[in-house]
Amino acid sequence: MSVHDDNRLREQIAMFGQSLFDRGLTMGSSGNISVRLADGGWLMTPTNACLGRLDPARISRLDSERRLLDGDRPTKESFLHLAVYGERPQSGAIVHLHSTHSVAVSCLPEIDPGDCIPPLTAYYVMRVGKLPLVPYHMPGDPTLGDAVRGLAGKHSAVLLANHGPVVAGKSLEAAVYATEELEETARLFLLLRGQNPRCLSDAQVAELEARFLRD
Ligand SMILES: O=C(O)[C@@H](O)C(=O)COP(=O)(O)O
Ligand SMILES: [Zn+2]
Repeated sequence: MSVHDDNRLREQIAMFGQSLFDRGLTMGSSGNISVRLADGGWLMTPTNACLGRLDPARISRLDSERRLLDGDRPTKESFLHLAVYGERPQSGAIVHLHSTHSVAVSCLPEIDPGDCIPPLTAYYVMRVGKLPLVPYHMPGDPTLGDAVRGLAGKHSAVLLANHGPVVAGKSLEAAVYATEELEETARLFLLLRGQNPRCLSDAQVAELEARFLRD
């Protein structure tokens, strides 16, 4: 992996972090982003960093043995990101946010833990698909990695109960777009609560899944 690639990815993490933060998709120092590197290592946002004001040079770089090579101490959810990467060799990036509507859905007692948001729109099915709920764990709790590991092989996105979404994508851009789509669909879901919305049928969902394979 060239220094040029490393710098480009650092700049990209900072750019997407700022874009997400500026649009209110995560607040304060919440949320974290990681990218898989070609040499087997990872770039991760540092713990307690504001996604809106990341310094590319201080982004944490881990080697393939998970040792910190440079930058600040990585997010306390690094084990969570690594658990997802372990199950998803096809995924190149992960985004975790405290996006308000997704968090709101994660707090509802009546949601289906196997699939928290119904197939309201085609784009949601194409970008996110089924969204399982991961039972509540304290942020940074290493057992969260085990809980996610069981789901991440089959699902590119999971919702942490009373916490927020974790979304993997082929690229950072894909992970960000899927996270945005999840947040907007969570908002739609809340807007439509109690109104018995007409969702896509199983056949319509199956057709989308066959036509638009997600990574
Ligand atoms: O909710 C939390 O505490 C973490 O999941 C989080 O979003 C921010 O933690 P750091 O990435 O360690 O700052
Ligand atoms: Zn969090």
